[in-house]
Amino acid sequence: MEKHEKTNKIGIVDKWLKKHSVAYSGATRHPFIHSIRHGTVDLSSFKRWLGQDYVFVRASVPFLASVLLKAWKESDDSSDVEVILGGLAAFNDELAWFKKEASKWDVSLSDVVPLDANLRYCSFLESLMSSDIEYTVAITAFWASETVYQDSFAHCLEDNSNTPEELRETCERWGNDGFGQYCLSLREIANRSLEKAPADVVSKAEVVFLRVLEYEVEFWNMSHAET
Ligand SMILES: Cc1ncc(CN)c(N)n1
Repeated sequence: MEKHEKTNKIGIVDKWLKKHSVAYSGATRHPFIHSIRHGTVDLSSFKRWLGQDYVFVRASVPFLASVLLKAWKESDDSSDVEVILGGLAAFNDELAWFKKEASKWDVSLSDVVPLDANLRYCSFLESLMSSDIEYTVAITAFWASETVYQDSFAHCLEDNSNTPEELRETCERWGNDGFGQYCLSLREIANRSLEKAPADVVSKAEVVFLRVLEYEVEFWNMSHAET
């Protein structure tokens, strides 16, 4: 099958995006994202998000390494490993970027105390690292988490947005076209893997997709947390 045919085919995750559009919009059109897009964001909220996200991305590295291992063992397409390896390289760049951005905003990353919602999301990722979790389920979770960030920050870069100049670089990190293409590659991998999976694994992946959306909402909520 040609590559473009694969891209245009409506896959299982595309159906879920329709079926769960309210939950998906809740995660990608959160008030924190709206406040960036409208230029009304409270900078203390932004700084809180920045510190918390640094902790989260660090915790995502072993999770993604576990997905890489599962792809190596379970995937029938060797290009999956390359896409996931690209994701690990992106995490490496992200961590360097967080350090630079934190110093710009006077946020001390070594003093960040992970808040409960962050700890819960990190534990969830850790639970997905178990060898009992199928590659299909793990890659679906990873696709969902990357896509929420891509969609949210791309929204802040649309023509009619009023995103403050000093926050554009943050939005471009996840909202740029290259990251969008990478998310599409993850979507293709998830769709292909789900297509071949037994029904119970597909159901498990759908539940995990919805859990990711919930964790993402709670993560954004932390930006205006008092503690
Ligand atoms: C909470 C969260 N979710 C997703 C991403 C994108 N890697 C992130 N940096 N932080």
